[in-house]
Amino acid sequence: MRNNIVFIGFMGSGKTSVGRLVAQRLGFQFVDTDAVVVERAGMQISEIFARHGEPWFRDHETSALSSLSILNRSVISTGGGIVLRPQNRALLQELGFVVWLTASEDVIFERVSRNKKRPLLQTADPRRTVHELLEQRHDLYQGTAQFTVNSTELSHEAAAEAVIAKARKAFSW
Ligand SMILES: Nc1ncnc2c1ncn2[C@@H]1O[C@H](COP(=O)(O)OP(=O)(O)O)[C@@H](O)[C@H]1O
Ligand SMILES: O=C(O)C1=C[C@@H](OP(=O)(O)O)[C@@H](O)[C@H](O)C1
Ligand SMILES: [Mg+2]
Repeated sequence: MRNNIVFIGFMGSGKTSVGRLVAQRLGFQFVDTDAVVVERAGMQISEIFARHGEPWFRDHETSALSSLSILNRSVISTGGGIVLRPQNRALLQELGFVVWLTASEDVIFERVSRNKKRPLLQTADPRRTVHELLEQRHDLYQGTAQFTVNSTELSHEAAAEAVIAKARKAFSW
């Protein structure tokens, strides 16, 4: 298995913040597919969705993910919808040890309500949207990941440590 840790999971599960922490603690490079798309597009995610729509974003997300296949000793965090495409799911598994970061629906909603940076949740009833998207995606996260960390009652640091402990075993570090 490639020496990378890959984070998947719903918006607000902590992929970006916990992923960065895991990378710092291991001395690994940190890459977030959203950041790659933003950098290449020269636009924030909300602007990409507003100007080009979700399919355009998804194409660029897949191309960002494909470009990471050269990485080693890296932590790769992804956007919550990356598991929607079968091609992406295969790429994720080839990249390394895939961790599904989860949290309860209430905690996810509280975390994503802190800002308006997630275009898919700018709906009339975002609480319901979270519920519906979670239902649609649950089995995809479960089927793609090798390990799950539920961060509902964990600090960033505790979630990072749980992932590192499991990765050490998986890689025999
Ligand atoms: N374990 C945690 N405890 C408390 N807050 C968290 C935790 N994980 C993430 N958060 C917070 O939730 C918000 C979303 O986290 P982020 O890392 O951007 O998630 P994602 O990349 O999965 O959407 C941020 O404000 C972050 O600080
Ligand atoms: O779940 C999704 O479809 C999305 C999640 C976001 O990333 P985070 O999961 O890091 O918020 C970002 O890729 C975009 O807004 C779409
Ligand atoms: Mg993120």
